[in-house]
Amino acid sequence: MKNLLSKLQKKKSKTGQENSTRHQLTSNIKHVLPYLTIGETVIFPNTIAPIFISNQSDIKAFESSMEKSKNIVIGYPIDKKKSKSLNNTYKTAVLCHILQVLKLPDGTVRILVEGVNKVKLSTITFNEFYIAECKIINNPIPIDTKTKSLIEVIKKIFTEYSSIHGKIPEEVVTTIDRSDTPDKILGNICFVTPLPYAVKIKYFLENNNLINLENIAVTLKSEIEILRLQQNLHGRVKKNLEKTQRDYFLNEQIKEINKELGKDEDPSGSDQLLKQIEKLELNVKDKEKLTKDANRLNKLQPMSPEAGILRTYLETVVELPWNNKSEDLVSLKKAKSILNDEHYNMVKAKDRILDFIAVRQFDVEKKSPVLCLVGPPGTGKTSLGKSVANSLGREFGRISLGGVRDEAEIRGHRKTYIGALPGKIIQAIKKTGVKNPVILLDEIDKIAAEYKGDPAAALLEVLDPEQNHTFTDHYLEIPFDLSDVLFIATANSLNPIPAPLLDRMEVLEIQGYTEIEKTEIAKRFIIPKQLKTIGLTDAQISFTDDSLLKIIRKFTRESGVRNLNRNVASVLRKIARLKLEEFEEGDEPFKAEDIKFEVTDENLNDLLGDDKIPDEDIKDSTVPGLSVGLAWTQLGGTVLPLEIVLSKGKGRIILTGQLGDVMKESAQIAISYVKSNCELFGIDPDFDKDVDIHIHAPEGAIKKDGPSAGITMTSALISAIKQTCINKKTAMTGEITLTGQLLPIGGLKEKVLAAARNGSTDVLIPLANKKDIKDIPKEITDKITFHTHSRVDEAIFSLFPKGTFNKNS
Ligand SMILES: Nc1ncnc2c1ncn2[C@@H]1O[C@H](COP(=O)(O)OP(=O)(O)OP(=O)(O)O)[C@@H](O)[C@H]1O
Repeated sequence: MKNLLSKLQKKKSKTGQENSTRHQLTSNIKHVLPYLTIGETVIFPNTIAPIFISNQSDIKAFESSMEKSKNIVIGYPIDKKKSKSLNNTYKTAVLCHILQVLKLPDGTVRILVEGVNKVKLSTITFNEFYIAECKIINNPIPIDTKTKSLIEVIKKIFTEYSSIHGKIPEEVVTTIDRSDTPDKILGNICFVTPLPYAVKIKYFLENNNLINLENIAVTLKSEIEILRLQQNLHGRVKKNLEKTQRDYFLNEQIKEINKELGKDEDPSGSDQLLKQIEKLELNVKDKEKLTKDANRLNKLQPMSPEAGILRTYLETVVELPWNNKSEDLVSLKKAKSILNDEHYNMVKAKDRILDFIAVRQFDVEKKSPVLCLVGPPGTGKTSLGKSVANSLGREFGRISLGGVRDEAEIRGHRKTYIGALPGKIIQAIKKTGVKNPVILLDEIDKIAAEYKGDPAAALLEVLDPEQNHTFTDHYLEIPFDLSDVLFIATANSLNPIPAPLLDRMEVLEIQGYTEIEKTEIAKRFIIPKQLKTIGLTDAQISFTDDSLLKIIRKFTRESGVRNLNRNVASVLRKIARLKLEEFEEGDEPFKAEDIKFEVTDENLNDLLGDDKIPDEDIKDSTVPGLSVGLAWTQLGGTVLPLEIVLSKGKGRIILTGQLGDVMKESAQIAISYVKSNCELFGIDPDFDKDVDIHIHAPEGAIKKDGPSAGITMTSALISAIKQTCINKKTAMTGEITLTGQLLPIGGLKEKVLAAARNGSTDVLIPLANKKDIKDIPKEITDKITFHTHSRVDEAIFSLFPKGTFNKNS
């Protein structure tokens, strides 16, 4: 049809003059012509289009036209379903000339018409067929350059449209390309594009060519976009459909083959998973999601990587204890006896834990804070956490947070990653098999933030009672309720813990042990445990108190009992080996019961080798410029000797030995304090002229910081200036101010324990810390003389030998 059209268009353009005169009608007079309406095609003047008529009255109208001028008026209904009355017809119609007629066998007539002019309808009457009275609308608008260029633009857009469309015949493209009037271009485009009738009519009724051309350009552009979108979608749908179909058929085939071979009928495992999902007590939405995933798994090829990922995911999800809870033991008495059985002393800590357990029992909303056990290594924080689980009758899980840098380690990786896993929290819960375990977040102070996200931020959600009932692990994709989990954190120091995280925790300090406490822990817990691991009893190997004290003093230097534990284990291994070595071939079979050994302070070196710690850590021999401070580090309390030398120089202050910023400030304060009190201490005010002051803290590998070294710096500086020694058995701690006050410090017990370990006999502390002495075990305070001062000058006078400061001393 469109082929014929273009031929006719060509023919017409050759004989245009003759034809136009043939059916030219005069304007301004009324014409009475046969009339019919069409409802889909809109014929513009100067365009050719076929119409089909089957209605008897329309056929009569056509026959009447053929008998006369071959002219016919074609009108456009406002509502296609209603009558052809004037009211239901647009007043502008088109006068057409009939070019060709073809009667089809079914009685339908196909007429090829050419639009001649737009006409204004005035009446429509009916007598066997419709007759219209109309006037020619004569508005020959001149074609200006703007219109011409718009026509060119539209032609280009149409070429693009036809190339994307792909099915528009070449002849039509050529016809449009040859269209040189707005009517022709509009008419032809409306004829070949699937524009709605309402849009075509809008163009037909609009007499302003420029508006019409601009609108058709926009319409064509949007048609192009629609086509592109359709093609894109079509491509994707096709691809998807092909893959799904292929997978489905392959899956079905595999099932068939397996059936014949008598193998598993559920190769993807989806049926089994569906049954398991059905049993989970989840909310409807989450269950639907899992069911959908299991159904998808069923359609995938069982051996495909995608199926592998999905199966592992679903298996992980169904194995989680969504509603599996253990019963809590509610007896506080029992809890107390379990805590006492498993840990020596720790009275304060156990007491706080029992309070905490009691409060949890009444805490229906589960909003009690998380417990954070803080203290030096090896003081039993981890094992105390385990005891809390035992005393509550709950399962226990431990997550080591040391070195965790990536948020995904807490919250999991999205399952699409290769080798993706849930985060540590969900893994720990899965391991315990219940949703209300005690989970120990070990070394919470060792997490580190990195570019991959801040694990502390993820932990905030885990520990927040307001949020943790909908904790979403990236791998799981559905929320898991953590509100029943009892979290306990451990840390060596509170400083590195981000403030918002610390805010969610209740801090419980676990302190270092005295030698006597360590000996007791060794006798009651460490030795029996270690003996058990090698299958012996205390009837076979025993330790004298002196041997244990020797291990503590000469082989360990720690606040906790970790190294003590290690050394006891080494002793036992050594004894077992020595006994086996005594055994010779041919002897009676070796029996463990035959071992009899007592570890004493005399034979200890045979088993453990030479002492690791020299006899007296702090030697009696003293030098000017040396002062023994006490510091609190992550490893507990420690002695911190400080050395100061003055040498010829340019007044520089040199600090070495990994001193932190606060320590550096303490050094500045000490120098300023001494300078401003020269007279008081009998020091030359120009003592720092032409000299460099070098301050050094030995054991440079350990980072030291904090303000409590103020008094140590000051005393070492005065000692260096005055070339007078300070008693090395006196250890000291205290922050100083420029005006000479001695301010209180923290961690006194740990510091004094360290001083005692190192053989100090005297400890100088700020007066404000006097009240803390009562927390230090008596066996330590009995051995140490405390000197308390509120002012730096008093402290300095007490540290140096009489006569050092002349009249002031
Ligand atoms: N008071 C105590 N009574 C009995 N055993 C103890 C006591 N304190 C520590 N231990 C034992 O010492 C060993 C080390 O303790 P644990 O691992 O719990 O230390 P920690 O404080 O968690 O150390 P870290 O800070 O390095 O994690 C354990 O075997 C523990 O049972």
